[in-house]
Amino acid sequence: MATSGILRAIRYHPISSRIAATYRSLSTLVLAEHEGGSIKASSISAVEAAKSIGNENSVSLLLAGSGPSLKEAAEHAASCHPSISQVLVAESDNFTYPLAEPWAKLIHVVHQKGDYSHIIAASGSFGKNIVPRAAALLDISPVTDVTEISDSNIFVRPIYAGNALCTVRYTGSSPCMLTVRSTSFSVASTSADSNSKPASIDQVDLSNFSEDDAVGKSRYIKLSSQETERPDLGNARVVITGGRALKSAENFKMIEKLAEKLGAAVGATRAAVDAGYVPNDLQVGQTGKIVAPELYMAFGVSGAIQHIAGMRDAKVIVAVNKDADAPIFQVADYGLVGDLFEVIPELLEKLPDKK
Ligand SMILES: Cc1cc2nc3c(=O)[nH]c(=O)nc-3n(C[C@H](O)[C@H](O)[C@H](O)COP(=O)(O)OP(=O)(O)OC[C@H]3O[C@@H](n4cnc5c(N)ncnc54)[C@H](O)[C@@H]3O)c2cc1C
Repeated sequence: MATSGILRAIRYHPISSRIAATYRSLSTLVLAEHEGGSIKASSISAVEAAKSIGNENSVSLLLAGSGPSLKEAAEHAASCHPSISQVLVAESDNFTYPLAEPWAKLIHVVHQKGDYSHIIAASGSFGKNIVPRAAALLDISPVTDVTEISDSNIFVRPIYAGNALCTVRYTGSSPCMLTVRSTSFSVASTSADSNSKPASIDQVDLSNFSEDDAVGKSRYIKLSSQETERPDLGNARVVITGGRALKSAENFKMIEKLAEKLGAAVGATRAAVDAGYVPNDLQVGQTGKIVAPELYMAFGVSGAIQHIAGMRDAKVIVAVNKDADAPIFQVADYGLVGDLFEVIPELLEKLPDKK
């Protein structure tokens, strides 16, 4: 039963006596997030996941927002992935910020018209915020954190902090709602075929959408984000992570300098975040970001199960820890038993500056 050291379990979801959903035809609505006039890479991965549901699947992308950047994002959406046949645009001040209440209602309205077999979002903070509320409105149970799609209603998802993979069959009624891990559905850079015709762009009819629908218990206050030229943690090719052993925010700057040299994103353990060395959007792990870079370098990270859950899919893992028995060495491809306060300065000295 073991697969690459990971237990694979079979479980039926949600209740085996219910009749398995049978789809007349496959049609998927992908909930897309956009920023600065572009569709986010994680949402394009959700389209890639939609593609693997079936060959005859027709894929629509739902965008919401207001202002000129929405129009730009719609144009980007129409040509960002050849599997998209239609872009649905909901333009209203109610969607200026991606709050769960108006979005959930929007999904309900759009599904009533489109009668989709599947609704998919990437498993980031956007999808995790909106999908449960939309699923409740549609009276269905979503399947979350999907890493593999075997069939239109059979999915693989990690459980026990990634220590077991569970194959679930969705037996609820339509639509089948999923959040998918974008690192498991990476899009080849050539995927947006320049010869393919752009998808049609249609406005969503919001005449049934009342002001009351937009008002919920949450209010948008502000967005706090760091201006950085470093790559996005979720999609970076190289990630340099520091743990509690860095001891202070000042010392953590060594990790940032190393990341700069390597053109890498910076990650952190929860212990480093809780100690205030870095903001929590850098946390990697079960309750942080899931990453799958080509190279993951961990400095002073013990390798707790909750941290491993967020980086175990990295192609090459390098660990530096002064404790030879640290669990991180069990998943590392290359390990160095040493003091990070000696190793990092040496690396900074010997590595060439990024061109
Ligand atoms: C529900 C739950 C969810 C969680 N989610 C997450 C999550 O998403 N992400 C996450 O990271 N954690 C998460 N945690 C916390 C997790 O259990 C660990 O506590 C955390 O990952 C430990 O962080 P750390 O490795 O930085 O610190 P420590 O466990 O304190 O390890 C520090 C390591 O640094 C080494 N070290 C010390 N000094 C040096 C030095 N000078 N040079 C080299 N090595 C040195 C030590 O040998 C040690 O191995 C979660 C915990 C719970 C209960």
